[in-house]
Amino acid sequence: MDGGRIPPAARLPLSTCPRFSRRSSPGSARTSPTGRQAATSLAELQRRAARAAPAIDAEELFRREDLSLIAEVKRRSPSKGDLAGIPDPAALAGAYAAGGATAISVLTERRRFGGSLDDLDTVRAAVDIPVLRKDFMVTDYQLWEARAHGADIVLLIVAALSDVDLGHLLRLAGELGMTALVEVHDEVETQRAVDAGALVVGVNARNLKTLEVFPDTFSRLAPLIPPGCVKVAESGITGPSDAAWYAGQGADAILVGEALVTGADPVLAVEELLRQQVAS
Ligand SMILES: O=C(O)c1ccccc1NCC(=O)[C@H](O)[C@H](O)COP(=O)(O)O
Repeated sequence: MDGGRIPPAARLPLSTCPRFSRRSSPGSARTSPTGRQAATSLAELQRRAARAAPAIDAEELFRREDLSLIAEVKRRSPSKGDLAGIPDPAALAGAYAAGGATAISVLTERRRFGGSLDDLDTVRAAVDIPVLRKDFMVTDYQLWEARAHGADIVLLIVAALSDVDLGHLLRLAGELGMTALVEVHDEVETQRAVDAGALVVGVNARNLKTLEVFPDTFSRLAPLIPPGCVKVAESGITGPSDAAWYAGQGADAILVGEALVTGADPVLAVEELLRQQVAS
């Protein structure tokens, strides 16, 4: 395994968007991947990963339910700005789990999303369901880091990776026992995900360049995803009727952030998202 390899810089279209320029911000050096790599060697991460509890098989859980919910811990977003303070991510994750969420997504990117690896640690310790490290994952180091911090699922954004790097990171995620949520936005990316062997494909309705949400993206791309793959609908899901609509379009899971963190009662909100699709 080529543990220290660092693929070329991300090809994410976001890097061309002014909101996603790669300027450093106060404090970012301390928490950037390169800053962290200087503080904690890959070898040390690998030792920590070996000591971590084995990853939970999230893919299998997604296949078990009619509709699974991945509930997100999300403080801030490039499209909406500040969403919620979330002073106690453990309590929020516990509420999601109590409501019936299948997995928790934790944004660990600090500058644009207000997240951190501390949030991942806190959530990991609070729940016994799978935890997704949601970040712009482009290096082996980040995958080892995710596993060392107890993640069961990692996000691989096709738009950010070459075919070679996508295949490589997908294999590495599997070797580490983690499920890769391979995220696509259009037909070409969907084909690339399928060709790479993705088993869990996330269709993100949010255009990465304009940040607009186009809900029909899922119905357009889902037929291109082989029946054996788990299909996840991501972004812009505002309530039970959206959940029911995506379930009807063939989604095996939905990923919801904003609607949950801005609502009054996360347990009830999760229950309602899941109850609605059972009733439909
Ligand atoms: O949320 C954003 O503004 C955003 C912008 C650019 C890239 C990614 C972005 N979000 C990450 C996500 O995929 C969402 O947090 C996730 O799908 C949940 O979306 P939502 O329910 O709309 O909060």
